[in-house]
Amino acid sequence: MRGPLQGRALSTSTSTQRSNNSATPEPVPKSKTKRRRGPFVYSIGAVTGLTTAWYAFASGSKDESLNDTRFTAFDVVSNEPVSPTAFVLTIRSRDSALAKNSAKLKAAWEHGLWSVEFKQPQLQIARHYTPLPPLEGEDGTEGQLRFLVRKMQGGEMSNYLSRMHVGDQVWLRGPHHGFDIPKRLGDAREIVFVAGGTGIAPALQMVHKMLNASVNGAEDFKPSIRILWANRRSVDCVARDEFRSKRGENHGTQSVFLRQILDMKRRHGDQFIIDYFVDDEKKFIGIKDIEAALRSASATKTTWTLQPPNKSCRWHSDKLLAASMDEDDGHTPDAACACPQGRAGRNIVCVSGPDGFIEAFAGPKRWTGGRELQGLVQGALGTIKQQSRGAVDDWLVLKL
Ligand SMILES: Cc1cc2nc3c(=O)[nH]c(=O)nc-3n(C[C@H](O)[C@H](O)[C@H](O)COP(=O)(O)OP(=O)(O)OC[C@H]3O[C@@H](n4cnc5c(N)ncnc54)[C@H](O)[C@@H]3O)c2cc1C
Repeated sequence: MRGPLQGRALSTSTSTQRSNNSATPEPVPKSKTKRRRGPFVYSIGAVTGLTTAWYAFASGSKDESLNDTRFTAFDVVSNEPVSPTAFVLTIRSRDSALAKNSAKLKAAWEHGLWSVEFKQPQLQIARHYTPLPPLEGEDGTEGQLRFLVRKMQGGEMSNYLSRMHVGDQVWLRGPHHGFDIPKRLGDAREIVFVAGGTGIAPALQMVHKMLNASVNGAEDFKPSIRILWANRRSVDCVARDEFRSKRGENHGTQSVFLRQILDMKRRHGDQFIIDYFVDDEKKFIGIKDIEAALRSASATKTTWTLQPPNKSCRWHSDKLLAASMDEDDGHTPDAACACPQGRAGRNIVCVSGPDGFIEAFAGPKRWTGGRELQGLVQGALGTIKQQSRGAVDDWLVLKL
């Protein structure tokens, strides 16, 4: 079921996972594949023929590093349960590609939001997954990647990944850079995430990018990041008990994912807040919760007033955002801000999670000419924008 309005509350229950998946036979170049919603089946015969042809062609290639046209091999380092339905899969680059991969991963972490595709070789399908940030003490260039994966009932890729053991081989394509959050934030200071399930992964990427001085520069430039995190079951609310009881020092028995959230909280304090919502406990994210998050964020005032966004600004116009897709930001990294001179930028609300979740909170994305565009802001955030009479005009809504 999609996540409809339940009174003024929204359920996180959805039938499909996050959008933009591609079911892609190996030889199809990235530029020719559509990022698809939901499952898609290819003729196995056609796929086998094409795959054979591709391998014959590709066997001459020596570059085995991560790239966005061809799948490359990584080795599974660990597969650790986080809850009955979620696990953290850790993989590592092959030594032969380590130097090149390290440089590519460094660039991806510097960009901020990014994902890769995994391939299921028997079925020739591919799905996007979002790398969790490096742990404390790592700089992200060790060639290791970690993913929080939810095992979907009947889900082809997530169940395939859940069966991976140490030493197994997986195939990756990417990295795919998403929205350029620092550019879009500009001189604004607040980021709110409305995240469903594994949709917390991009939020943690933002914590890594925006709150780590070593990644982002000056201390006084750090924004606040508040995450409204919805899960179906209380067992998936990682770190909630620890935050409530202020426990969290016994790292020995904690999952790597729990440890990561606790470390982030310890390092970033009130600049990193998670509010938990659980279907099981009938605690859904409602319009009032989002309004409260936006209000409390706006209350931590900056000493400057933001200029109103120019309608033709590449980074800050709502209209131009509605007609673009997340990967576009990486194509024009040097485009100038066209807002009036002075302090310019927009606070940011990101909605990340399954399709139905995004639709309920921010409205559907829109397919046009093979591109999945952001579309207008609708759903709960559309209602808030309509009712607020300008009070949330400095917030830009991104659908991840
Ligand atoms: C940018 C991006 C990043 C993502 N990051 C992550 C991440 O970090 N972690 C994560 O876990 N997920 C992530 N996802 C979602 C992920 O890509 C997959 O969609 C998810 O793992 C489910 O894939 P699957 O192959 O297991 O399920 P699928 O086989 O695609 O099935 C999905 C659901 O649909 C149902 N279904 C299957 N076939 C049908 C059918 N014919 N008709 C109706 N329903 C059907 C299944 O039972 C299942 O519940 C991300 C998605 C995107 C777009």
